[in-house]
Amino acid sequence: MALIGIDGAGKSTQARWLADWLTATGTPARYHRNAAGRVFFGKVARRLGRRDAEDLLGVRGFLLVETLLRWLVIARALLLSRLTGTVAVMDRYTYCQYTSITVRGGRQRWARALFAAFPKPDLVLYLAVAPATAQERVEARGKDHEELSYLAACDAAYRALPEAAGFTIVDASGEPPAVQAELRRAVLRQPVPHSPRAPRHLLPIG
Ligand SMILES: Cc1cn([C@H]2C[C@H](O)[C@@H](COP(=O)(O)OP(=O)(O)O)O2)c(=O)[nH]c1=O
Repeated sequence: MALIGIDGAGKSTQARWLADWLTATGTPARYHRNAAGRVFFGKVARRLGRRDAEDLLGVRGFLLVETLLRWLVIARALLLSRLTGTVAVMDRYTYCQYTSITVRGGRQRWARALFAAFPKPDLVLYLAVAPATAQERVEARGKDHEELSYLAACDAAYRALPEAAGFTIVDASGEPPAVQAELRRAVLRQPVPHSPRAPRHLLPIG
């Protein structure tokens, strides 16, 4: 399953709790943080006297690096879930990259070709929150900064994706436990098929 939404929507917090809850209730699950380095590159850029990662790499360069990194982290997460026989709770997925490309004026075509090998999640949870609320949360988090216009453009881009009709939209503006309860209800309404499997070892043992 994938949790998607704009920065500050609460994906990381909620996805971790969801993976813990699934595991505790008998469905082994694993949280995967599929970050593609925007915050990291932003910090490097500022150290080098640039405004942000796009200023450092150029928009096309940034999108290329971000897309390739996103591909790698998603592939790694899916592989790990396969090997460990756990449900993958994905914090971000391919849709986040399509959105990142769109808001920067790029074309999704080549990213879509690259990501075509990845499976469609059994459940895509879109954490819906007002951009202003998300911005306040990001500021309070204190690790990064997002422009309100950028967050609003991301929200619009997510909602305009061709896959958006298949997203389960969850109101993520409430208190964290209430949002978690809503997410759990969504999972229970649409249980993720899970075939328990013994973890596979990367190397033959014995
Ligand atoms: C889930 C949630 C998080 N937060 C806080 C925790 C974090 O410091 C910040 C952002 O949450 P985070 O889970 O990091 O969001 P995302 O992964 O979507 O960027 O907001 C809230 O204030 N309310 C909430 O409902």
